[in-house]
Amino acid sequence: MTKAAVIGAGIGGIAASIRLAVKGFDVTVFEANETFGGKMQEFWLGKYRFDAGPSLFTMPHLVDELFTLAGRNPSDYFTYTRLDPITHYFWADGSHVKAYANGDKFAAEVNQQLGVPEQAVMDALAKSAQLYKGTADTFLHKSLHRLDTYINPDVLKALSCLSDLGLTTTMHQENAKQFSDHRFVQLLDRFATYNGSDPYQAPGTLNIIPHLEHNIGAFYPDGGIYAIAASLVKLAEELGVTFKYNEAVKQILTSGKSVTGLETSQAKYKADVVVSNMDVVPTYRRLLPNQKAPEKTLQQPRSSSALIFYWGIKRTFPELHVHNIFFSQDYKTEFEHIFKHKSISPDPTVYINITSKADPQEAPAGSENWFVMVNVPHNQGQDWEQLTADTRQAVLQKLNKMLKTDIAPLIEEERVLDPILIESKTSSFGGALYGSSSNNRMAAFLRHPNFSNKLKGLYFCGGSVHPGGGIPLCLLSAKIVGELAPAVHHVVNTPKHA
Ligand SMILES: Cc1cc2nc3c(=O)[nH]c(=O)nc-3n(C[C@H](O)[C@H](O)[C@H](O)COP(=O)(O)OP(=O)(O)OC[C@H]3O[C@@H](n4cnc5c(N)ncnc54)[C@H](O)[C@@H]3O)c2cc1C
Repeated sequence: MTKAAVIGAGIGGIAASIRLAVKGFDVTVFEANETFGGKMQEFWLGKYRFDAGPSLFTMPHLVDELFTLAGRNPSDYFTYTRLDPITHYFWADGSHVKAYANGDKFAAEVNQQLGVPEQAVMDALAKSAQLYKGTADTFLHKSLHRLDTYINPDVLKALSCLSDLGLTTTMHQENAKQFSDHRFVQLLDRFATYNGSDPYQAPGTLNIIPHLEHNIGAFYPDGGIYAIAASLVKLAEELGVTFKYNEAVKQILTSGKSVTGLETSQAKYKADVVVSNMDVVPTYRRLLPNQKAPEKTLQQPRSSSALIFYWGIKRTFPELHVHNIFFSQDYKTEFEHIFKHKSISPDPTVYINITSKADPQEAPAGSENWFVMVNVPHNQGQDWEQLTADTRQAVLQKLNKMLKTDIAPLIEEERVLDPILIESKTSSFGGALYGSSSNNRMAAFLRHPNFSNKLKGLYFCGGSVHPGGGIPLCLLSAKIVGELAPAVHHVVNTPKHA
């Protein structure tokens, strides 16, 4: 049987293993850690359950698609509920907005709370949908790095809205052009952080992101985000995929211009196809030391990382929901701290995810599991101990004021995750959450392709390569790999007497 080896059991690697198994490959996934999931881990602190990494789940059909592809009924493995409201937004001036799932209701709320005309909100959501529909087939669903992508009717669709693509303006410029209320602009600008970018630098094209959350929806998986990885590993194993844990890959083996397999901490394995779900920078630096690395691609600026405080809070806050945002007062300065000064603003925007709002069993009665996150630069040798201590203080001060409660005495469990830990746990270069940032208009084209144009049989998936980071894009990267990988021709044993 034709063998495929996948390096890493992050969500992209798991999805790629399923697609290759369905295609007929004999697939083995090698994972350095003791379990699957990569950034998508879960843990308990006392009686509080936490998803360690991703918290927002959009485009669930991309998960369902994997079960359907394998001839299974998705709901036998994985179920989820649409969130409504999606997010509670809070500003220092005391205003707040509930982002309802229904567009009309959301527009009415924005009008009531911020005075923004309802029709303008609806128009912004419609424009986001139009941008998505015009561009997704070209920019997200296919390799951007193959000629046949461009000889395709979908490209004509993308070209027809080229003037509206926002490639020459920033997200912020586009949003500020449409709205005068700085709070609503901030709400829309925030979507740049969904791929670790800066709205003051990222192209207006990224204004497709609100469509995913507001028009398609935000969802909570039963069992938490971790259930996505767990249910897909169950499927992969049923399809015959082998997972080898605690087995880090040390080198990708090659002969001439083809891959021949890989070498792990324990043995050498032959493979016709190798898929790296490891961050593309260490894939070249550590696993392919004798190959010429694509320096321009590897040196693209990294996306932001995260500083997270997981807090078990012994009280409930009825004014909070699953996703909550407490905005900074000066968004531009906050992003300058992250991307220019490589530091953290003393007044950071604070995101709190509380999954016990969706599933009360995830915290003790009368308590809540707070995942408190601040966007920070990737690790470039900063003093994280000091930055963490300062930021913890700033976050507490901000929440005390905006929630009119002294938070520190309510924290009965605590753990911290910083960029150094993210890097050491997953090999993501600098602990960046989404590979390279999208802080320039060519960023989409400068991401590493999903295949190697130097080594036959070598493919790439996951957040550091095309089309980008975040659960949906990692799943799409695996889909592209599945489509690019060669067809498997099995030798059919015909009965002797036939
Ligand atoms: C704090 C945080 C918050 C986030 N929030 C969101 C969110 O709300 N919504 C969203 O959609 N996304 C979010 N993301 C991003 C999302 O989690 C990632 O884009 C996605 O999970 C990355 O998946 P991946 O396939 O790239 O693999 P990764 O998760 O990066 O996993 C790679 C795997 O490869 C393994 N590996 C590395 N090197 C080797 C080797 N040499 N040999 C064997 N195995 C190796 C690693 O151990 C790891 O398990 C967040 C991420 C973090 C960290």
